[in-house]
Amino acid sequence: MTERPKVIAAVLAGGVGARMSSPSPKQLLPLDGRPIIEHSVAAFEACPDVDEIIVLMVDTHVGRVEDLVSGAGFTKVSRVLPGGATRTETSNAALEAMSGAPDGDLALLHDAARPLVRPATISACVEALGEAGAVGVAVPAGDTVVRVVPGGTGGEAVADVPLRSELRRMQTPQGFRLGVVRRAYGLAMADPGLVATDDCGVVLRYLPDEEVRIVPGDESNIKVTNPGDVEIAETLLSRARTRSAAAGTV
Ligand SMILES: Nc1ccn([C@@H]2O[C@H](COP(=O)(O)OP(=O)(O)OP(=O)(O)O)[C@@H](O)[C@H]2O)c(=O)n1
Ligand SMILES: C[C@](O)(CO)[C@H](O)COP(=O)(O)O
Repeated sequence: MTERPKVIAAVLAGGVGARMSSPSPKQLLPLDGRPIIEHSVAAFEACPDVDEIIVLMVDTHVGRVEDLVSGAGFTKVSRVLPGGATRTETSNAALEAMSGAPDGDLALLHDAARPLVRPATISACVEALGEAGAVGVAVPAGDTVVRVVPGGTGGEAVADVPLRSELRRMQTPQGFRLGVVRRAYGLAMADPGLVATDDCGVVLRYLPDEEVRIVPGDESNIKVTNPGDVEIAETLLSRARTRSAAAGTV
């Protein structure tokens, strides 16, 4: 019998939350009485497909998160490590922290700022990695999305309107066979022109022959980014609870 690959999740919490303008990193803000990051880690702790969790936190708050992890009784969290200066550097630090794992193991990279991720979505990523080397959770674009260029009066003008039916909004988790994402990040980190806003994009750019598979996400898996998003997350959380209670799953 072949052993199943180990699944290691990294919760990326190295950001300071500049757009949120809060005095502490936004992943420490309370959501339903618990820090946002605790919800994110709890989803991976609850997912039966995840074996180990590594948390990458802003270096000044590593100790705070270590306390939070022991207080919450998370048993899968092996380490809380400092993140990098950018999200991409934090992802790279997560991959370095997995350096002892073989190429066939699986890595899941998740924004700590997406506290409403469901364990079922995490499992769907793991399942898709049985067929593809890279997978990302995404939802259809609801609005028309346009590409812009500088406009006449210092503003912007529409350059083109990509076909909306072909557009998706990427979320996290994004999952990878370790050998694939290691190769992609090896090339990316050596590229002085590196620009990346997500990890699937890094694989697509540096390993263009690698299929990056889409796993359907859900609209409630929002990224807490701007002031007001915590209130939206509270509403979505309470709606999900009401639904689960009505379905008898809570
Ligand atoms: N150096 C960084 C920057 C971001 N992130 C993480 O990547 C996720 C998505 O990033 P974003 O929403 O941009 O978070 P911040 O960088 O904190 O926000 P801002 O850009 O407003 O400063 C978050 O969980 C954030 O903590 C990270 O691990 N390391
Ligand atoms: C990875 C991501 O959440 C996919 O939508 C997003 O690109 C992160 O962007 P941010 O500027 O670091 O929030």
